[in-house]
Amino acid sequence: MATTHLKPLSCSSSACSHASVRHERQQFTRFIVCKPVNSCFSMWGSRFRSTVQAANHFPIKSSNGHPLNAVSLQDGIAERPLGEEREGLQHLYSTGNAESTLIITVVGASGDLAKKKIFPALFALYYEDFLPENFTVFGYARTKLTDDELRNMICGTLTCRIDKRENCEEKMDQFLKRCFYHSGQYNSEEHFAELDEKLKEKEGEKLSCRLFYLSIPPDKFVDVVRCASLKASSGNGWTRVIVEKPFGRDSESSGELTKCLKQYLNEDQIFRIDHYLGKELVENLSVLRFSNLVFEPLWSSNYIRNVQFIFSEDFGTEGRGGYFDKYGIIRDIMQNHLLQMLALFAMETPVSLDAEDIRNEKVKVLRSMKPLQLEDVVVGQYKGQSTGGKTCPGYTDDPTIPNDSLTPTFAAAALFINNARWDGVPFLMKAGKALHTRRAEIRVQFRHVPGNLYKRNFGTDLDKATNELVLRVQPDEAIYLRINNKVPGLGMRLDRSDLNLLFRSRYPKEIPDAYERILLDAIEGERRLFIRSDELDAAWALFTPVLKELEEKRIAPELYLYGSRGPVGAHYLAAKYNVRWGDLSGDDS
Ligand SMILES: NC(=O)C1=CN([C@@H]2O[C@H](COP(=O)(O)OP(=O)(O)OC[C@H]3O[C@@H](n4cnc5c(N)ncnc54)[C@H](OP(=O)(O)O)[C@@H]3O)[C@@H](O)[C@H]2O)C=CC1
Ligand SMILES: O=C1O[C@H](COP(=O)(O)O)[C@@H](O)[C@H](O)[C@H]1O
Repeated sequence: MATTHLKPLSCSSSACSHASVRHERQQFTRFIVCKPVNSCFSMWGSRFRSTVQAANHFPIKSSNGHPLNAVSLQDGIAERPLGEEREGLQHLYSTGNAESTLIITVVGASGDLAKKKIFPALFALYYEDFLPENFTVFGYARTKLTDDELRNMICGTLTCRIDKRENCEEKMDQFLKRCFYHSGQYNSEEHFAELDEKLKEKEGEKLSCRLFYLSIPPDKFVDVVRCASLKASSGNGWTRVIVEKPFGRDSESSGELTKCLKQYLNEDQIFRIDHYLGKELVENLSVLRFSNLVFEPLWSSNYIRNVQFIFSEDFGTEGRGGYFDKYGIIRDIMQNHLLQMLALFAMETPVSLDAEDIRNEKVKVLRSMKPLQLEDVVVGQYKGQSTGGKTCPGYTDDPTIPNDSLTPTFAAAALFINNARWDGVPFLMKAGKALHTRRAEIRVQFRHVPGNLYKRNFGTDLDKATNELVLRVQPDEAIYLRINNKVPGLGMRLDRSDLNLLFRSRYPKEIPDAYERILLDAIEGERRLFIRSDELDAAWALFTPVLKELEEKRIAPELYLYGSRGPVGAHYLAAKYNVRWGDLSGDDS
């Protein structure tokens, strides 16, 4: 389709508000706030004002760049968990501008992700007063449902995070009243025009801000974007589209998808989601690096021996086999979630916390990497296992998966960054389904202490004396540093102990789900946690050659038992680079 079909997706007032918002954000640090603009964004005006009152506080930006949890070091607020600060400002969110509306349309509302993640996240945001006064949710899918049927369908999962909280039922009723449904085909302009009528009814004369969340199979993305853009975009506010992964299968298909989407949308309207970027510990990575003097000086090949990015799930592809078989674990987890963590871990210091500055640095580091080589990859696939009367099916036992499928459900890889900071440091990745545990973490293994005076206390195994920094993304979020320590007593015995920041003990508040943060950012137009197209190209460039080779050469995955620690090949790969997987070291497995 030609670009002439493009609707005025951002009106001038919204474009102007956008600039103003960014301006305001930058001004925050100086506690100068511009006048709120008359747009969808002005609903946040009161929150901006609150920051002025927080003079003498230095603002800590949330994922959306706002100093929500302004903290004073003078008055000791910093001693309190930051979450309390954020909560303290909640009432300011609900005083939205009555002249603007926000409608979130979940396309694919009948699906697994919508039920499991999107509606619960929206409800949590609503419960916490993060959504503006005039907001509405629409479900859109082919399945025929009434509004009430949609409400019944989602109410079962809404409670997941906050069911034990005060007023949960009452809030849920209020939330459900704002949920509506429209049934339609994904490629029907007519059906999207009908949706548009319903959206307009809700919006009345108010400024309209529309967010479409594409929670559908990827081959439907372009149809939906075409129809929504032509028939259901906002006439006077903004229109944004959240696109779920997978963004293609390789460089070529990803490039093609971006090209097609850009026929109807500007890059600024496309929010490519990687929900790992919304996870608390991943968000914390930059804080750890850039606001603690003790870490940044160590952050290079001078002190770091290797870095490991580990993802494991203790369940298989049950229920999602059809999707998974077309993609496999490298595309499902490594090329996106693990690589995103790697980029944040290894990037140079950005000029600022602005989305573009951060994404520029991420792209640079990705482009400094060498494409993954076949000899640096190990692939595996789980097979069935019966123990103690329990049977766990193998990957190919799923009727939706061909018996001779070679799709990897496990992979380990060694990647390298060819720049001055990281030259020669192996960045190891490991991702697998149906393993012995559910875990996601980053492990940083430091070099040995030169001329270690206590060397003899460790015997020949110097690896045991290696300092290791672990960022456990899930479960049980934690940051801990393995150090060598003297066991108290008259003798000189050393052991390895952890300086442990266990989030659950330090911050007894529930951690929001990644989808909440991501949705809130998309609503606020904050792009920091979304993948820019050049970033996506750089990510695919690293994996596409090896993915092609694996498929063309029909490389057979090493089989491993459901519930095991994965293929032994992963150990050989690590050993090739003098590395031991930290998660299997014995202390931690
Ligand atoms: N589920 C998860 O945990 C995750 C999912 N994702 C991604 O999110 C998106 C949605 O995932 P999920 O909810 O699991 O997907 P589903 O398979 O549940 O599909 C979502 C909806 O899309 C419609 N749909 C499904 N298959 C087809 C088809 N062949 N043709 C047309 N419409 C179809 C169905 O709605 P109807 O028939 O009513 O139109 C379905 O309810 C996908 O892109 C997925 O890759 C990403 C990360 C995790
Ligand atoms: O994107 C995906 O992520 C999930 C794992 O997400 P988590 O937040 O539960 O760790 C994974 O199960 C799925 O295969 C993949 O598509």
